[in-house]
Amino acid sequence: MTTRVLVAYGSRHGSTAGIAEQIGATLRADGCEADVVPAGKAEDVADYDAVVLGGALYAGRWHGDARRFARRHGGELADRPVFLFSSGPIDDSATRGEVPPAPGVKRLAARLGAREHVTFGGSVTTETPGWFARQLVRRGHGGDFRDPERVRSWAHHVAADLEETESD
Ligand SMILES: Cc1cc2nc3c(=O)[nH]c(=O)nc-3n(C[C@H](O)[C@H](O)[C@H](O)COP(=O)(O)O)c2cc1C
Repeated sequence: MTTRVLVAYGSRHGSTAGIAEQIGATLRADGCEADVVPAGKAEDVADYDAVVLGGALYAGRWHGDARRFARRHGGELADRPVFLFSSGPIDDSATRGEVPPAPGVKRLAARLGAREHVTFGGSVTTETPGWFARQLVRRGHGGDFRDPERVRSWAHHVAADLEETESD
């Protein structure tokens, strides 16, 4: 039977949405059915065999939509395989090694019994609105630090893990 995966994400400026779309596309290429949905709009968790939940990091916390989704669906999430990702660092730290989850995300991962958490680099560019983003870019610290190869490789790994679960 095809594994149905919900990929839900909390994103303010779209870069985390881009990561979620890439995860969805990779899962589909690996034979899963994957729906990629903003966490604020995702409702029917019970329809899925597994969930990938991701949040953009703002001031050391996940975007509110991702946090609220986890709260709202805590029971259903605890009942199925859950994989978490954060997107944030505006440098290459997430490509060089494992960036541990923010404390709130770590607690959430424990509460949900998440199988994994991974941090991907984030993006702040001249297109990103807001004072903080403008300052960052002006000082030469902006950039798109998402790493498509790393995202793809993690999504392949999730698909393989789910396939193994299915065959148990
Ligand atoms: C105001 C602001 C605060 C941020 N705080 C953090 C943070 O605490 N930790 C982190 O790793 N990245 C932080 N970032 C970087 C964002 O997580 C990054 O830009 C991410 O790609 C945003 O995702 P989005 O485009 O989906 O909203 C911050 C960015 C902004 C603009």
